[in-house]
Amino acid sequence: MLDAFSATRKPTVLFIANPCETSATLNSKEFTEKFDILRYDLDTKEKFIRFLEEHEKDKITAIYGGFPAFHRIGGLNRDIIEHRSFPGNDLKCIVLCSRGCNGLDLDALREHNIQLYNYQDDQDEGLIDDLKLHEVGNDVADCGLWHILEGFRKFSYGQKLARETGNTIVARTKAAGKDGFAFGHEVGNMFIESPRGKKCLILGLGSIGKQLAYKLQNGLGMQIHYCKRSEESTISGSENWKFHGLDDTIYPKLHQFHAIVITLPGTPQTEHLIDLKFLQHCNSELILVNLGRGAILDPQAVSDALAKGQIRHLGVDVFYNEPIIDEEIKVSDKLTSITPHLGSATKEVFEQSCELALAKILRVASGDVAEDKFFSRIV
Ligand SMILES: NC(=O)c1ccc[n+]([C@@H]2O[C@H](COP(=O)([O-])OP(=O)(O)OC[C@H]3O[C@@H](n4cnc5c(N)ncnc54)[C@H](O)[C@@H]3O)[C@@H](O)[C@H]2O)c1
Repeated sequence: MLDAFSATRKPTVLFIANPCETSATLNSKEFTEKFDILRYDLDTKEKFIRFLEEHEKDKITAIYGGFPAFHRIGGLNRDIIEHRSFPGNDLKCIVLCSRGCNGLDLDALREHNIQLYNYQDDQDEGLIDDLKLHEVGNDVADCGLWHILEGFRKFSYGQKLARETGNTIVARTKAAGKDGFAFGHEVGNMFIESPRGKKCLILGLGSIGKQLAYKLQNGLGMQIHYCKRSEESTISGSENWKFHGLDDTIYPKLHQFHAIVITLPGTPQTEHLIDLKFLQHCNSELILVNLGRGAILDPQAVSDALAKGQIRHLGVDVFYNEPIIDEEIKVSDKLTSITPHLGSATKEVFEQSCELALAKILRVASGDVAEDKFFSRIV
């Protein structure tokens, strides 16, 4: 039975990640009048349960998961969702700032009528003013563009040598690995090349893949080929992007590509897609960039190919043993470029994802819309 104290309490929003503190929604009269706020820094599952026990009287109506969501405690599994201290009766929704929702037991959430939302910006759901469409796709694509350019031009390696030597001529000579004047177009036995006119295969032409295709075509002058589940209908004839099925018919075509970029999700179908067989069909000048998930690459096959000089460059933003960066990739500064999973890490994404997440909490708490029409609703 509710005591008088809890009956008069406002609904509470539990933040397990820091929001954007300057968020207009967070600081709005509507939000501050409607909700109490609780903050909790996740540590272990046991400590989280204890925290929930201590806050049983708070009417936790929404959880703001931010980007890390529940990863630090190994996910949000049925054990936690069905624990007697989990706010099952009050909790209406969990909102995430990331696109992925791995590690959350979707069936258990569904059974307990807890709505789950992730970040989506490819459609305007009418939640916030001035939505910047395709913000994540655009920003992750910038990261991909950098890795591809690195693969052709090896600028970071040149930068490293320039810092070490403090002399442009010595840096170029060192890169070439020979005595005498070096123009800079050689790195060991590899030629620095222009990406212009070369073919790039994008595996997974979704939100990120499409933005990357525009940048590679219009920025670097590359020819675009792509694989996805079915041919993309929204591409205009002038773009001239070529579709290929992602099945056995792809192998004999792989040799023509100078760059292959992965913007696929990590699923059982994509796990170890880039394996020995795939790499054996690729061009030895291949620039391979992974922006999707680490497990899409078979790590042994990729590190063997790098060691044997069977690929020109590996660019990665996601890692097999993430957050650990595999040793072979870490030490190989001439053949690899690495970014620590920061494809979407911009102020714009941080701010917009927070506004969208808080707007969803307001909408769900108000209960005045048929939430299931939302593109960003997962459960
Ligand atoms: N590096 C980063 O910072 C970052 C940020 C966001 C997302 N990601 C990763 O990138 C992935 C893609 O993101 P998105 O927003 O472009 O997703 P999306 O859903 O818009 O696009 C995914 C594309 O992959 C295709 N696809 C999926 N499985 C396939 C299969 N088995 N065969 C052929 N095509 C297949 C889909 O048809 C779609 O075109 C995410 O799932 C996530 O893993 C990385």
